Amino acid sequence: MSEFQSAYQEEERKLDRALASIDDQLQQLRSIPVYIGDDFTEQALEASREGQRQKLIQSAQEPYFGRLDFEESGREFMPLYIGKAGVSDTVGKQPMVIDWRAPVASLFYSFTGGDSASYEAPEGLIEGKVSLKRNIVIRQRKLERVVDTFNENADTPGVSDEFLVYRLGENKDNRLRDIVSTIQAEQDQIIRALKNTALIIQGVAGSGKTTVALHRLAYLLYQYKEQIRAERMVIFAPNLMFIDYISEVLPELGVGDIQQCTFTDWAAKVIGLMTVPADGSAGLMRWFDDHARKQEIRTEQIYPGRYKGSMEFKNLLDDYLLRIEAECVPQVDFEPWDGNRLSRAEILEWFEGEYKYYPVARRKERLLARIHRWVEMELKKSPSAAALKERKKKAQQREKAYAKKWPELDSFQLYRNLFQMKKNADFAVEDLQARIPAAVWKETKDSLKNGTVQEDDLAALLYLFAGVNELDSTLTFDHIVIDEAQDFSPFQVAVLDRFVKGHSFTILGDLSQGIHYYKGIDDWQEMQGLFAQEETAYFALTRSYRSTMEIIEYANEILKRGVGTDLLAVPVFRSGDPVRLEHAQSGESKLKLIKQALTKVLNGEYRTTAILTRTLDEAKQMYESLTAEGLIANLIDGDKTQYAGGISVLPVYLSKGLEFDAVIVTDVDAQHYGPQDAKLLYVGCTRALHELWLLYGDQIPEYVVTEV
Ligand SMILES: Nc1ncnc2c1ncn2[C@@H]1O[C@H](COP(=O)(O)OP(=O)(O)OP(=O)(O)O)[C@@H](O)[C@H]1O
Repeated sequence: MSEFQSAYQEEERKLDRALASIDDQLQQLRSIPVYIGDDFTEQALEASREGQRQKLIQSAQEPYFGRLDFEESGREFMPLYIGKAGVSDTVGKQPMVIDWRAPVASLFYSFTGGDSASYEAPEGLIEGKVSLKRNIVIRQRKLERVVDTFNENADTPGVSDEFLVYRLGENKDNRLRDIVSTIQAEQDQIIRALKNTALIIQGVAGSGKTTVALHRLAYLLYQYKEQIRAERMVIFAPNLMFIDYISEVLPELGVGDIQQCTFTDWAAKVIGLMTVPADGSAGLMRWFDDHARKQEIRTEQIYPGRYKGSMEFKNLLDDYLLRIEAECVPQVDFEPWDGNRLSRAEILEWFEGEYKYYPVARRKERLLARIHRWVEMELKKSPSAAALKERKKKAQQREKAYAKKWPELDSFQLYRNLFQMKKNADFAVEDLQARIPAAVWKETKDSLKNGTVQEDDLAALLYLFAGVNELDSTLTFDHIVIDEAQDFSPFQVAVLDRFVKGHSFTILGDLSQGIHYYKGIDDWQEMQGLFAQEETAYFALTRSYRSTMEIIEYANEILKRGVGTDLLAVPVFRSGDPVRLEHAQSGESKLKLIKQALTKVLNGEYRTTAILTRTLDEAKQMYESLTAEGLIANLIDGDKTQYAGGISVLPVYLSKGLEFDAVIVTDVDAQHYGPQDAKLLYVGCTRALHELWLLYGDQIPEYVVTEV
């Protein structure tokens, strides 16, 4: 019998035993009647049993995916089986399957060969030796594949990528999936990083940033069970369709309830805006489709979004907040009725003394309540019932009038005040205004006048909100993930830092995919600089797992020529077809080539293929042409909330974060892709897993290679 056959049989026997034990435990649990009464302790026990039941149901299909033979120095050797959830055996209650997030399981991911291995456990560093690392594919209770990625008895013992390459070669459906069986050492380091750190991750296209961030959430929930809760964690993602695309990963990892939203939607809710600023198709079209507008904006020195996302603007708002605090107590004494007076000096003393540590809005609230109590005490001193009645009436009116003299400490009103939108300004702001670039000031004032809040005003509005209000636990998070963070501004992150405990962030992005030149950052230092050195850590992911070598090398060339960056992706050794570069000037030749490129998705070989146009209008036209040909496709515009797979037609800027078995980029010519659009084209090309087609015109941008 070959070595492989004996390994396979050994694992089959092991699987039979494991499944029998799991089935047995599940049966026992199911035999306990479900508790539906009011007893709190019983309810908690029932919830725990239900959790256990769900875990076993999942494990009964695919109990584990890996085996690691680790001999801990001085202890008996035991093969460790690693799965999505830990399971103990029925007899000795010994661990039968180890949860992938447990400290010892980290060895499965971090071991990269060698005679000794160690992992960090709560009790200290555990050292030993790894003799076998085995990937095991089980689907619906059947053993499908056994691949040794390390075996010390093999002729060439080295950790191989064979299993990873096999996994990457599979076709993807319309959802991102978990990668627990093939997490790479550099990814594992990020997943297991300490909670109270602002992690900043620069990862090339396809390096697994989004996937890793989701696994990190599952890890944090496991490792810090007592300190964090799923519903107090949030993922900020670029749009609702992307949220739909990633929605399967957390449930696959047994994690639910984590909030997933766009920054815009969340911010609008916190501030209480009636209308959410446009960041759907209308907002994006303004930048990517409206060429005239784009030229006009580009000639301006300052993009409003860049200024309003800067720390300079934040500093200005800090000065504004100081002024609000200094000037918000009305410049008058309070006189509940003629002849009785509470001096402003005394009110100020309360405001600046006892209540000093409350935010301004809370101080205002407490102060007005205290004045009311003071009035009640004074009323008791009334000489007669008639005087009491008279004074009470007066005091009521004057209390109301006095409260009205206080400025409205609502963040929207304060912001309007800064841009002189209020007739009787509550605070003098001329000097502050003078610090805002004139063009930004005018544009913001004009849009506020129309009652419109722009997306780039949200950071300031939230900052004012956090500056004057108390942020209670319903508003703050245990951990925040920011995906596509290269499009976030430093100010946005600084604001979010007010809403999270212990700077607990996972901030991930790729500067080479920073296509929103009117916002975002040019260097991660802009974000790292927001935190003290010991509060933050930076990781770079350079290996790309999504695309074949041919696609990555082609996309890298675009970046090298068009941007001159050194942030290039290193492919995993997975080879595929050469990139197809086809000249297609006329609509007819274009459609013919597209139909040819769609063959594999139409005959079921691929599950997803995307046609990426330069603009939304062109995507609509393409969609209509395909429909006229009888093809079923999905048009993706910025307002779509679900991603269906199959054939998708979309403008390239909306493809960020997504991936497809094959990608067809149309209209690659100088008219559609200007000198500044290399990153946009790079994003488009790096969406492809196995096959990339580029349909180019007569005049091609300098950064595009037409021969490979
Ligand atoms: N360790 C891994 N094992 C298997 N597949 C992986 C691994 N890491 C990443 N992948 C796969 O690579 C693809 C890209 O992952 P993901 O979308 O998370 O990358 P990203 O860095 O966020 O990409 P981009 O910035 O280009 O949107 C996914 O299909 C993911 O499943």
